[in-house]
Amino acid sequence: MNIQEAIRTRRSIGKVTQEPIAKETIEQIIESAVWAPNHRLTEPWRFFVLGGDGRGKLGDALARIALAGVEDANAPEHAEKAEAARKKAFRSPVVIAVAAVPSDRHDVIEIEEFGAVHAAVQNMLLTTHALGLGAVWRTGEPCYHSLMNESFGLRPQDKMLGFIYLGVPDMTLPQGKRSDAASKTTWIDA
Ligand SMILES: Cc1cc2nc3c(=O)[nH]c(=O)nc-3n(C[C@H](O)[C@H](O)[C@H](O)COP(=O)(O)O)c2cc1C
Repeated sequence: MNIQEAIRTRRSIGKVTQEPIAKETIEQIIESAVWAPNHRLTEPWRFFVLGGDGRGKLGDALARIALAGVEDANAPEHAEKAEAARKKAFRSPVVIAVAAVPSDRHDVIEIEEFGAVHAAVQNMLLTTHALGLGAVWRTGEPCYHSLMNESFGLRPQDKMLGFIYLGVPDMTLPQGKRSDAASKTTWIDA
């Protein structure tokens, strides 16, 4: 698959089977991430590969966050809410959590650190697709919650930037939908 085809045909695949994914395949996907452009070469990406029971680490974090701020976390109705949140982490056989740990070097601009990691995620999605697998980049409010940082040993200034749920697709490829690039483009020639 050439690069143009990969870019055009990649879609978010939210439903995958529980068929295990080979370690080498996951390593190949992460290897593609670290070749993203990165100003000052700070390498601000960190990857947490969650498989099997390891997905419980994310599940527990989602459950804790679902109950954050709740008065009586042990009430039965909250137990259901927590379990529903926990189960989300098990929607694919492997989840790669991708975090940005911005450099505190004085010559580094913080937003560029997040930009580099976002670019790394796109590399991962394209590689996953080119390998014939499916993935979706999931975030939501819990992703950016301080308890998520705490669960993964991240500093307050770090950010979890997404969870890549990947596996063998268990759905037909959705139709891609985008406006014409020309409608978003201004040509300035003089
Ligand atoms: C930063 C970011 C966060 C996203 N978070 C979610 C998410 O939480 N849940 C989800 O189903 N999709 C999420 N997506 C995927 C988008 O919904 C998806 O890319 C969009 O619907 C376009 O579909 P496509 O990827 O198939 O082209 C996210 C995408 C980005 C870039």
